[in-house]
Amino acid sequence: MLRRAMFRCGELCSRVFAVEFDLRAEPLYFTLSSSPQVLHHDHQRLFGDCGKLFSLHVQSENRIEKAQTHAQIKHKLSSTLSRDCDVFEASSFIPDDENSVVKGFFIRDKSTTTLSEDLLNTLRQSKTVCMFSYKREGQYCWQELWSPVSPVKESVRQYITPATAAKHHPSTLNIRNSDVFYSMDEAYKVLQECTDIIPESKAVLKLVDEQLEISSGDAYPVIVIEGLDATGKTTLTEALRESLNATLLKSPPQCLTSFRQRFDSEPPLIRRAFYALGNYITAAHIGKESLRAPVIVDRYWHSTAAYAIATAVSGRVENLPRLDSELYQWPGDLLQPNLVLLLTVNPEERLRRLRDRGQDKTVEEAELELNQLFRLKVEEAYKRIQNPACIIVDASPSPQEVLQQVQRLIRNKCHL
Ligand SMILES: Nc1ncnc2c1ncn2[C@@H]1O[C@H](COP(=O)(O)OP(=O)(O)OP(=O)(O)O)[C@@H](O)[C@H]1O
Ligand SMILES: Nc1ccn([C@H]2C[C@H](O)[C@@H](COP(=O)(O)O)O2)c(=O)n1
Repeated sequence: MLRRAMFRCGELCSRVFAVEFDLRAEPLYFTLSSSPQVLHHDHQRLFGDCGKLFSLHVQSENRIEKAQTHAQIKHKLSSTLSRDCDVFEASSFIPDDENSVVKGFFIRDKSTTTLSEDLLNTLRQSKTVCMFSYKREGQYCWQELWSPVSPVKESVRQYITPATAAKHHPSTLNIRNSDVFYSMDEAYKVLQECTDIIPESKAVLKLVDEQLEISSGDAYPVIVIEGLDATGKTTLTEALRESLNATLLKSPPQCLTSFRQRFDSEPPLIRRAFYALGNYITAAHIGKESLRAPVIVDRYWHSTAAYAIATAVSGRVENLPRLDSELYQWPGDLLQPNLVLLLTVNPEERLRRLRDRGQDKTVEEAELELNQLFRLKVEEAYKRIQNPACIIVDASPSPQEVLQQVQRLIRNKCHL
């Protein structure tokens, strides 16, 4: 059951706040207390600096509304605030308590304008947004509910109290059924909940309903090819189709192509549910086709889970769910392939292939730094997925050599 992630009356003091102040380091953790506490050096860097400090958190019992409001606020903050404003991802959570995370943002405004207050004032109209401001006095800093007009009473001051790192990074606590789905029903429910705001959801659910999975007993082998973009999946899967006389399938399947752009523009909850359902449609196709010939699949559940986890988890690779986490387990109701191969190439070679394909250089280079963190997390998440785990293939050699290497693996593992 989903626990309500809300700031209930009196609950603030049992919560930990985390601010992603520097994505390459641990978040800054703090709790609240009614007595003044001296700030640590790291906390001084955030709270002791000049500027106005605010945080805002999105809370609603309606998860679709919560996800959309969070995405809209993120967009507004990045498009409205000036360069003198730093915006950090922030969250509040109860340590190790699944689904306790309330996501939000921390704003440090060093400008002399009232732009951030004006924006907060607009956002305040939404009853799903809860705002705090931070005030300093010597070595102390306190948090209070933010209001642009009414003076805040001393008694509601909650002093910032440095806290130690949590055992599980907060961004891992809400992954189940928000970013990664472990049954078709859970993903299906998300799209059912958004049929009013996204009419295309109905058409997608209809396509899911029309699929009837056929059991793959006595079937030909099913081989999935996974990897980051430009690692050579298309090149290899097409060569395998030829050489093995196989059927080539993709996830998401072709019948979802026209909906993809629409769902890609939605927040992770909705977007990931869409891709999860795509896997179940592909599974039904695999069930049918594997009765006739070997099946090669270009991306499947490994991609869905690895990208979702890597996007949900902020910052460093160390923040990923632990190796033994249940989050890496294959869904019990999804057809399992016989073999999953993960194509890997070094970052320089991948970049060369992207460039040869004509991706815009400036955008690509500007994003390189951020992409590097993301790429590492996707690859690591791929490698941690279990039942079935993937076998890593070095895809740096020529297409012909990669094909031969993979053919050998298929012969050994699937006796084809
Ligand atoms: N083994 C290889 N050596 C050199 N270049 C390759 C190799 N395999 C593929 N390429 C080239 O790299 C580029 C990306 O390959 P491809 O489209 O097969 O990757 P992909 O993984 O399917 O990418 P995406 O997921 O983005 O669709 C293409 O220009 C392709 O010709
Ligand atoms: N089975 C799948 C396939 C794709 N995705 C998502 C993950 C990435 O965001 C993107 C990559 O697809 P590509 O651009 O290579 O077509 O699509 C997924 O979640 N599950």
